[in-house]
Amino acid sequence: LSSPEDLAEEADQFLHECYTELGLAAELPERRRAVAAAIEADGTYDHTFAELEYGVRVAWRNSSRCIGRLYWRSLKLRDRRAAATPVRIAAECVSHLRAATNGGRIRPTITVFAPDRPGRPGPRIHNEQLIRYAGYHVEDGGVVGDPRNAALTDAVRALGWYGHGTAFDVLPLVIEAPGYRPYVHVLPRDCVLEVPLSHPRHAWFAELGLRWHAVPAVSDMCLEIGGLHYPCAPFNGWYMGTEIGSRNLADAGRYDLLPTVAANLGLDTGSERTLWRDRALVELNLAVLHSYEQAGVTIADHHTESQRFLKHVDKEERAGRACPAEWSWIVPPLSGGATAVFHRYYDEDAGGGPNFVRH
Ligand code: HEM
Ligand SMILES: N=C(Nc1cccc(CNC[C@@H]2CCCN2)c1)c1cccs1
Repeated sequence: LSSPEDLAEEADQFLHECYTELGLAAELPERRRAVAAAIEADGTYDHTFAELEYGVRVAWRNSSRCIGRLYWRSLKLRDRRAAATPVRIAAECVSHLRAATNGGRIRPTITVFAPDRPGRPGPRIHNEQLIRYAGYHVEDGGVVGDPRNAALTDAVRALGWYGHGTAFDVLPLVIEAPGYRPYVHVLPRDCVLEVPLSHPRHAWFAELGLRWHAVPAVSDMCLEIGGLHYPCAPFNGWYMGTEIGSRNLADAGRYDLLPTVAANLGLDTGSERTLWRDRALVELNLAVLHSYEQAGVTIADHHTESQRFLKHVDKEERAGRACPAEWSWIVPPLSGGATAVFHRYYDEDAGGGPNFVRH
């Protein structure tokens, strides 16, 4: 929560940018007075739907680590600021997943719940994404499933949740709202679309029994607009294949599958110089792209997404805006130098305004 002085300043700055960019400057003087009066009286104010819709789209546009920003104008807002109980919030997260999944034709969507108010923080979702796989500690010290989610898995088991013990058990949502105990909500299977992974040329790949979920939906970031903080604002896009093929399934601290894929490819893993890791990565990424396409689920390859991003940078400059970007996040984690985004610098600083901030 911003201090009253900062809030008034940030609110005023936001209103000016919002009404100017939307061509509603005539309404600005009256709106500024009303917001200043609300902050004076209550220490806070309410965004109109139009202000919130503009705010979430610009927050995406300002996300300097995001390669997918070309379509920032098409973000769909689900305004659920009135949903204040964990049960209602859980139900809205389920309907968010259904609406965003859209049978595989994924729609970039954000659901905004109540903001922090003086003396009453907004609700929070403890999961880093709406869909995450459990990570179970096992005797030999290893983890079955996604080690990244082992702590959350321990926490929900302590709250009485049971999983099947497989490597791809979908975790329940853990929702915290002021005045309520943490609420554990199991996601209905029909709102979690998954893709079984196979390879276009290697039949053994399907036998590995790998899968991943269709929709990436980040739920652990705080949306900041005009001095208001929305701590619960889950948003989804579609995956870029490298996120799954080069990080989630490949990282040593995640599913660590490069040795398995390399062995099945018959590669010599005895020396780094055989580039067995690199060859395993390409086949794993190829399997991901192939499987999502087979399943009719939207996914982006890192070459196409890089080209789209550079088109976005160009459009922003022609609109008279600097596009903030962090090279180390924008350049994909596979074949960086072979993608268009590698071969240039970026301006890292987002000049204030709406943004997503990690808690
Ligand atoms: C539509 C397709 C989209 C694609 C392909 C895409 C792609 C990506 C990728 C690959 C990353 C880096 C993630 C990582 O390495 O962990 C990223 C980061 C990010 N994206 Fe996008 N994105 C898309 C849509 C969106 C939308 C709709 C929003 C919000 C409304 C968004 C907000 C962000 C933010 C805030 C980050 C930085 C996350 C952090 O700091 O941890 N993106 N995006
Ligand atoms: N494609 C996506 N990927 C994405 C975007 C933002 C954040 C994340 C999760 N980042 C956390 C991971 C885990 C380690 C390093 N990055 C994924 C999207 C998620 C939500 C909208 S688009």
